[in-house]
Amino acid sequence: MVIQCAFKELRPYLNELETRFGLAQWAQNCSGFSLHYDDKGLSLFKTDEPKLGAINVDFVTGAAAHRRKFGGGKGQAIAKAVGLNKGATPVVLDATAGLGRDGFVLASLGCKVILHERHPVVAALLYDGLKRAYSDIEIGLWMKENMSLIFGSSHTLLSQCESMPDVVYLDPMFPHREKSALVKKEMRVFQELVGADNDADDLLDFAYPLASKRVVVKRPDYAPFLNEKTPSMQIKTKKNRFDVYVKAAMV
Ligand SMILES: C[S@@+](CC[C@H](N)C(=O)[O-])C[C@H]1O[C@@H](n2cnc3c(N)ncnc32)[C@H](O)[C@@H]1O
Repeated sequence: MVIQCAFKELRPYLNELETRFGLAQWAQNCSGFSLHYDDKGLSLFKTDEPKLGAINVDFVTGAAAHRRKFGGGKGQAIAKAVGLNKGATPVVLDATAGLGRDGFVLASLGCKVILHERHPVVAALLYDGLKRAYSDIEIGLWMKENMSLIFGSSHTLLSQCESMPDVVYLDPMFPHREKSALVKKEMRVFQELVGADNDADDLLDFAYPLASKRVVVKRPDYAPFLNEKTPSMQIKTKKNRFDVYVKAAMV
Protein backbone atom coordinates (compact mmCIF):
# COMPACT_ATOMS: atom_id res chain seq x y z
CA MET A 1 0.00 0.00 0.00
CA VAL A 2 1.29 3.43 -0.90
CA ILE A 3 1.15 6.12 1.80
CA GLN A 4 1.78 9.62 0.52
CA CYS A 5 1.11 13.28 1.21
CA ALA A 6 0.47 16.23 -1.08
CA PHE A 7 3.10 18.63 0.34
CA LYS A 8 6.27 18.01 2.30
CA GLU A 9 4.94 20.29 5.07
CA LEU A 10 2.31 17.62 5.79
CA ARG A 11 4.90 14.84 6.23
CA PRO A 12 5.38 15.23 10.03
CA TYR A 13 1.68 14.59 10.66
CA LEU A 14 1.69 11.60 8.29
CA ASN A 15 4.75 10.28 10.13
CA GLU A 16 2.83 10.66 13.39
CA LEU A 17 -0.07 8.64 11.95
CA GLU A 18 2.31 5.97 10.64
CA THR A 19 3.88 5.58 14.07
CA ARG A 20 0.67 5.78 16.11
CA PHE A 21 -1.15 3.16 14.01
CA GLY A 22 1.78 1.09 12.70
CA LEU A 23 0.81 1.93 9.13
CA ALA A 24 4.19 1.34 7.50
CA GLN A 25 4.30 -2.24 8.77
CA TRP A 26 0.72 -2.80 7.70
CA ALA A 27 1.34 -1.31 4.24
CA GLN A 28 3.91 -3.98 3.44
CA ASN A 29 1.25 -6.69 3.63
CA CYS A 30 -1.56 -4.87 1.90
CA SER A 31 -1.71 -4.20 -1.82
CA GLY A 32 -4.53 -2.62 -3.79
CA PHE A 33 -5.00 0.42 -1.54
CA SER A 34 -3.38 3.80 -1.11
CA LEU A 35 -3.57 6.41 1.62
CA HIS A 36 -3.25 10.03 0.62
CA TYR A 37 -2.97 12.99 2.96
CA ASP A 38 -3.68 16.52 1.78
CA ASP A 39 -5.33 19.68 3.09
CA LYS A 40 -8.72 17.89 3.11
CA GLY A 41 -7.37 15.20 5.44
CA LEU A 42 -6.49 11.53 5.14
CA SER A 43 -8.18 9.58 2.32
CA LEU A 44 -8.20 5.93 1.36
CA PHE A 45 -8.35 4.82 -2.29
CA LYS A 46 -8.84 1.39 -3.83
CA THR A 47 -6.20 1.54 -6.55
CA ASP A 48 -7.83 -0.86 -9.02
CA GLU A 49 -11.20 0.92 -8.74
CA PRO A 50 -10.44 4.65 -8.98
CA LYS A 51 -14.08 5.38 -9.77
CA LEU A 52 -15.01 4.53 -6.19
CA GLY A 53 -13.26 7.75 -5.16
CA ALA A 54 -11.91 8.67 -1.76
CA ILE A 55 -13.04 7.33 1.57
CA ASN A 56 -12.41 9.69 4.45
CA VAL A 57 -13.99 10.83 7.67
CA ASP A 58 -15.62 14.24 7.75
CA PHE A 59 -17.72 15.07 10.81
CA VAL A 60 -17.77 18.79 10.07
CA THR A 61 -19.32 19.31 6.63
CA GLY A 62 -21.55 17.42 4.18
CA ALA A 63 -23.74 14.53 5.25
CA ALA A 64 -22.52 14.51 8.86
CA ALA A 65 -23.27 18.21 9.36
CA HIS A 66 -26.70 17.75 7.81
CA ARG A 67 -27.39 14.75 10.01
CA ARG A 68 -26.27 16.63 13.14
CA LYS A 69 -28.53 19.59 12.39
CA PHE A 70 -31.57 17.93 10.83
CA GLY A 71 -31.09 14.18 11.56
CA GLY A 72 -33.79 11.68 12.36
CA GLY A 73 -34.10 12.51 16.07
CA LYS A 74 -34.86 10.16 18.92
CA GLY A 75 -37.55 8.35 16.96
CA GLN A 76 -35.01 6.68 14.65
CA ALA A 77 -34.24 3.00 15.10
CA ILE A 78 -30.70 3.39 16.44
CA ALA A 79 -31.91 5.87 19.08
CA LYS A 80 -34.69 3.54 20.21
CA ALA A 81 -32.26 0.62 20.30
CA VAL A 82 -29.86 2.49 22.55
CA GLY A 83 -32.77 3.64 24.73
CA LEU A 84 -32.79 7.36 23.93
CA ASN A 85 -36.53 7.50 23.39
CA LYS A 86 -36.82 7.19 27.15
CA GLY A 87 -35.13 10.59 27.51
CA ALA A 88 -31.77 9.19 28.65
CA THR A 89 -28.39 10.40 27.36
CA PRO A 90 -26.20 7.39 28.11
CA VAL A 91 -22.48 6.82 27.83
CA VAL A 92 -22.07 4.51 24.84
CA LEU A 93 -19.01 2.42 24.16
CA ASP A 94 -18.95 1.77 20.41
CA ALA A 95 -16.70 -1.28 20.42
CA THR A 96 -16.56 -1.68 16.62
CA ALA A 97 -16.31 1.96 15.56
CA GLY A 98 -15.45 1.72 11.84
CA LEU A 99 -15.59 5.24 10.40
CA GLY A 100 -17.62 6.44 13.37
CA ARG A 101 -20.88 7.09 11.55
CA ASP A 102 -23.17 5.40 14.08
CA GLY A 103 -21.08 6.85 16.89
CA PHE A 104 -21.53 10.34 15.48
CA VAL A 105 -25.31 9.85 15.17
CA LEU A 106 -25.42 8.82 18.84
CA ALA A 107 -23.24 11.75 19.91
CA SER A 108 -25.49 14.10 17.92
CA LEU A 109 -28.43 12.71 19.90
CA GLY A 110 -26.77 13.56 23.21
CA CYS A 111 -24.68 10.48 24.07
CA LYS A 112 -21.07 10.54 25.18
CA VAL A 113 -19.39 8.06 22.84
CA ILE A 114 -16.15 6.15 23.31
CA LEU A 115 -14.94 4.51 20.11
CA HIS A 116 -12.78 1.39 19.81
CA GLU A 117 -11.30 0.49 16.44
CA ARG A 118 -8.64 -2.15 15.85
CA HIS A 119 -7.88 -1.89 12.11
CA PRO A 120 -4.86 0.41 11.67
CA VAL A 121 -6.07 2.09 8.46
CA VAL A 122 -9.67 2.51 9.66
CA ALA A 123 -8.42 3.83 13.01
CA ALA A 124 -6.11 6.30 11.25
CA LEU A 125 -8.98 7.58 9.06
CA LEU A 126 -11.19 7.95 12.13
CA TYR A 127 -8.45 9.61 14.20
CA ASP A 128 -7.83 12.10 11.39
CA GLY A 129 -11.56 12.89 11.07
CA LEU A 130 -11.82 13.41 14.84
CA LYS A 131 -8.72 15.59 14.92
CA ARG A 132 -10.10 17.89 12.24
CA ALA A 133 -13.47 18.01 14.00
CA TYR A 134 -11.79 18.83 17.35
CA SER A 135 -10.25 21.94 15.80
CA ASP A 136 -13.48 23.13 14.18
CA ILE A 137 -14.68 26.41 15.60
CA GLU A 138 -18.35 25.40 15.66
CA ILE A 139 -18.31 21.80 16.90
CA GLY A 140 -14.73 21.35 18.21
CA LEU A 141 -15.44 21.67 21.91
CA TRP A 142 -18.56 19.55 21.75
CA MET A 143 -16.72 16.85 19.75
CA LYS A 144 -13.83 16.77 22.25
CA GLU A 145 -16.28 16.28 25.10
CA ASN A 146 -18.42 13.67 23.40
CA MET A 147 -16.38 11.53 21.01
CA SER A 148 -13.04 9.89 21.76
CA LEU A 149 -11.10 7.09 20.12
CA ILE A 150 -9.07 4.25 21.58
CA PHE A 151 -7.02 2.27 19.04
CA GLY A 152 -7.04 -1.43 19.79
CA SER A 153 -9.13 -4.56 19.89
CA SER A 154 -12.27 -4.62 22.00
CA HIS A 155 -11.49 -8.25 22.71
CA THR A 156 -8.77 -6.87 24.99
CA LEU A 157 -10.02 -3.36 25.74
CA LEU A 158 -13.47 -4.39 27.01
CA SER A 159 -11.94 -6.55 29.72
CA GLN A 160 -9.63 -3.68 30.76
CA CYS A 161 -12.31 -0.96 31.03
CA GLU A 162 -12.25 0.76 34.41
CA SER A 163 -15.73 2.26 34.30
CA MET A 164 -18.96 0.73 33.08
CA PRO A 165 -20.60 2.41 30.08
CA ASP A 166 -24.41 2.42 30.07
CA VAL A 167 -24.46 0.83 26.63
CA VAL A 168 -22.02 -1.23 24.59
CA TYR A 169 -22.78 -0.92 20.88
CA LEU A 170 -21.53 -3.59 18.44
CA ASP A 171 -21.64 -3.49 14.64
CA PRO A 172 -19.11 -6.07 13.42
CA MET A 173 -18.57 -6.78 9.74
CA PHE A 174 -20.83 -9.45 8.29
CA PRO A 175 -20.45 -10.94 4.78
CA HIS A 176 -22.73 -9.14 2.33
CA ARG A 177 -25.34 -11.15 0.45
CA GLU A 178 -25.93 -8.66 -2.34
CA LYS A 179 -23.94 -8.66 -5.58
CA SER A 180 -20.88 -6.46 -5.10
CA ALA A 181 -22.00 -3.78 -7.57
CA LEU A 182 -25.06 -3.17 -5.44
CA VAL A 183 -23.19 -2.81 -2.21
CA LYS A 184 -22.33 0.76 -1.25
CA LYS A 185 -18.79 1.78 -2.19
CA GLU A 186 -17.68 2.11 1.37
CA MET A 187 -18.92 -1.33 2.31
CA ARG A 188 -17.13 -2.87 -0.70
CA VAL A 189 -13.84 -1.27 0.28
CA PHE A 190 -14.34 -2.29 3.89
CA GLN A 191 -15.08 -5.88 2.95
CA GLU A 192 -11.79 -6.09 1.11
CA LEU A 193 -9.71 -4.05 3.55
CA VAL A 194 -11.07 -5.31 6.88
CA GLY A 195 -12.64 -8.63 5.82
CA ALA A 196 -15.22 -10.44 7.92
CA ASP A 197 -14.97 -10.03 11.68
CA ASN A 198 -15.02 -13.79 12.25
CA ASP A 199 -14.25 -13.42 15.94
CA ALA A 200 -17.27 -11.14 16.55
CA ASP A 201 -19.31 -13.72 18.51
CA ASP A 202 -16.95 -13.42 21.47
CA LEU A 203 -17.59 -9.69 21.73
CA LEU A 204 -21.03 -10.24 23.22
CA ASP A 205 -19.50 -12.18 26.12
CA PHE A 206 -17.11 -9.30 26.85
CA ALA A 207 -19.73 -6.59 26.30
CA TYR A 208 -22.60 -7.98 28.38
CA PRO A 209 -20.90 -7.96 31.81
CA LEU A 210 -19.48 -4.49 31.12
CA ALA A 211 -22.61 -2.62 30.05
CA SER A 212 -24.69 -1.36 32.97
CA LYS A 213 -27.93 -0.98 30.98
CA ARG A 214 -27.81 -2.81 27.66
CA VAL A 215 -25.83 -4.18 24.72
CA VAL A 216 -27.00 -3.26 21.23
CA VAL A 217 -25.91 -5.32 18.22
CA LYS A 218 -26.50 -4.04 14.69
CA ARG A 219 -26.93 -6.86 12.16
CA PRO A 220 -28.03 -7.21 8.55
CA ASP A 221 -31.61 -8.59 8.55
CA TYR A 222 -30.41 -12.00 7.29
CA ALA A 223 -27.60 -12.45 9.85
CA PRO A 224 -27.98 -14.85 12.78
CA PHE A 225 -27.90 -13.55 16.35
CA LEU A 226 -24.42 -12.79 17.58
CA ASN A 227 -23.11 -15.87 19.43
CA GLU A 228 -26.56 -17.43 18.84
CA LYS A 229 -27.89 -15.49 21.85
CA THR A 230 -31.54 -14.43 21.61
CA PRO A 231 -31.94 -10.71 22.38
CA SER A 232 -34.50 -9.21 24.79
CA MET A 233 -35.97 -7.21 21.92
CA GLN A 234 -35.38 -6.27 18.29
CA ILE A 235 -35.80 -3.04 16.38
CA LYS A 236 -35.99 -3.53 12.64
CA THR A 237 -35.22 -1.22 9.73
CA LYS A 238 -35.45 -1.95 6.00
CA LYS A 239 -32.13 -3.82 5.77
CA ASN A 240 -30.81 -4.06 9.31
CA ARG A 241 -31.99 -4.87 12.74
CA PHE A 242 -30.80 -3.91 16.20
CA ASP A 243 -30.71 -6.81 18.65
CA VAL A 244 -31.01 -5.37 22.14
CA TYR A 245 -29.82 -7.26 25.22
CA VAL A 246 -31.38 -5.40 28.15
CA LYS A 247 -29.82 -5.60 31.63
CA ALA A 248 -31.48 -2.67 33.42
CA ALA A 249 -33.98 0.07 32.63
CA MET A 250 -32.79 3.36 31.15
CA VAL A 251 -33.43 6.29 33.45
C1 LIG B 1 -19.20 -2.58 10.02
S1 LIG B 1 -17.84 -1.66 10.63
C2 LIG B 1 -18.59 -0.56 11.78
C3 LIG B 1 -19.25 0.61 11.12
C4 LIG B 1 -19.66 1.66 12.13
N1 LIG B 1 -20.79 1.21 12.95
C5 LIG B 1 -20.00 2.96 11.46
O1 LIG B 1 -21.15 3.43 11.62
O2 LIG B 1 -19.12 3.56 10.80
C6 LIG B 1 -17.04 -2.77 11.72
C7 LIG B 1 -15.72 -2.23 12.29
O3 LIG B 1 -15.48 -2.88 13.52
C8 LIG B 1 -14.10 -3.08 13.65
N2 LIG B 1 -13.92 -4.16 14.62
C9 LIG B 1 -14.36 -5.44 14.53
N3 LIG B 1 -14.04 -6.15 15.62
C10 LIG B 1 -13.37 -5.30 16.44
C11 LIG B 1 -12.78 -5.44 17.73
N4 LIG B 1 -12.77 -6.60 18.37
N5 LIG B 1 -12.19 -4.34 18.28
C12 LIG B 1 -12.18 -3.16 17.63
N6 LIG B 1 -12.71 -2.97 16.40
C13 LIG B 1 -13.30 -4.02 15.81
C14 LIG B 1 -13.65 -3.44 12.24
O4 LIG B 1 -12.27 -3.23 12.08
C15 LIG B 1 -14.51 -2.49 11.41
O5 LIG B 1 -13.83 -1.29 11.16
